[in-house]
Amino acid sequence: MWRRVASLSSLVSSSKSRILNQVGCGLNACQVFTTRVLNPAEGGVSDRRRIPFVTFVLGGPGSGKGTQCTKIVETFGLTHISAGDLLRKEISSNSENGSMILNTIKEGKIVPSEVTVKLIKKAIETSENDRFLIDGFPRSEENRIAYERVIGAEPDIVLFFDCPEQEMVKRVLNRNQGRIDDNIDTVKERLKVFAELNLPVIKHYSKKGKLYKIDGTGSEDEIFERVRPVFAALSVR
Ligand SMILES: Nc1ncnc2c1ncn2[C@@H]1O[C@H](COP(=O)(O)OP(=O)(O)O)[C@@H](O)[C@H]1O
Ligand SMILES: Nc1ccn([C@H]2C[C@H](O)[C@@H](COP(=O)(O)OP(=O)(O)O)O2)c(=O)n1
Ligand SMILES: [Mg+2]
Repeated sequence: MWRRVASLSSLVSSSKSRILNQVGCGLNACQVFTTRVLNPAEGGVSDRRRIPFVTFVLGGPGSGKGTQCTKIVETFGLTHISAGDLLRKEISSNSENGSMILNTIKEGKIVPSEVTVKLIKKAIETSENDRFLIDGFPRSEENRIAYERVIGAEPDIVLFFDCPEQEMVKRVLNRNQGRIDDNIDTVKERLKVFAELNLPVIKHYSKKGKLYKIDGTGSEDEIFERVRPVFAALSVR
């Protein structure tokens, strides 16, 4: 789908340690985004359409992904794509996969990647923006591999909200959004699935130098002050 100029991912990842260590004096928008064009020589189109800047937002259930995404959107103008919200919309619109998705979510399991990646791809393609927060995805290596195959690119960066299990359970049980999966049995299963299937994805991106591990404890504002420098250094507004 999108092809990346060869130097781009190395530009972003090699800059990561600078971004972390020298917050506020890292890349500017120009450096990042003027390089992000399709390369006709590599089979891309010639209209210089930009490759999207993608941040995956990961963390266990209740770790604060959605809450922090809202703050990042307000401050830095990225578009929030929540995999869970897309799947819940499929349930409420009675789509052909609706009942399968509902049962999977109730059981605390992961919906097949084919379904989720298709929804994410559509959300990216129909957006006017070219900077995205993809929240709650990928939740497994299968998710990750399917995304990278279908979209043809890796994410630029990955945020991981690290939060103790006890705190995550407390938050989920107090979430009060009428979600079918916000109950003790489902959350226990979700924590198991997170450890078994999502932690390997987090490790993968850590090895690639793309991971920003954020302490997910404290108030929402305190956590956002840990997130802010990541995007401020990239000047992604
Ligand atoms: N730092 C925080 N301290 C206490 N409660 C929080 C905090 N961040 C989020 N919450 C609340 O915890 C619940 C889960 O947060 P949410 O952002 O939905 O997490 P996730 O998307 O990772 O499941 C929500 O009710 C939210 O309002
Ligand atoms: N990549 C994804 C994301 C969510 N799902 C399903 C399974 C998850 O338990 C539910 C809810 O996901 P959501 O990201 O909204 O959940 P939290 O915000 O972490 O509580 O959706 C999925 O199957 N695959
Ligand atoms: Mg969420």
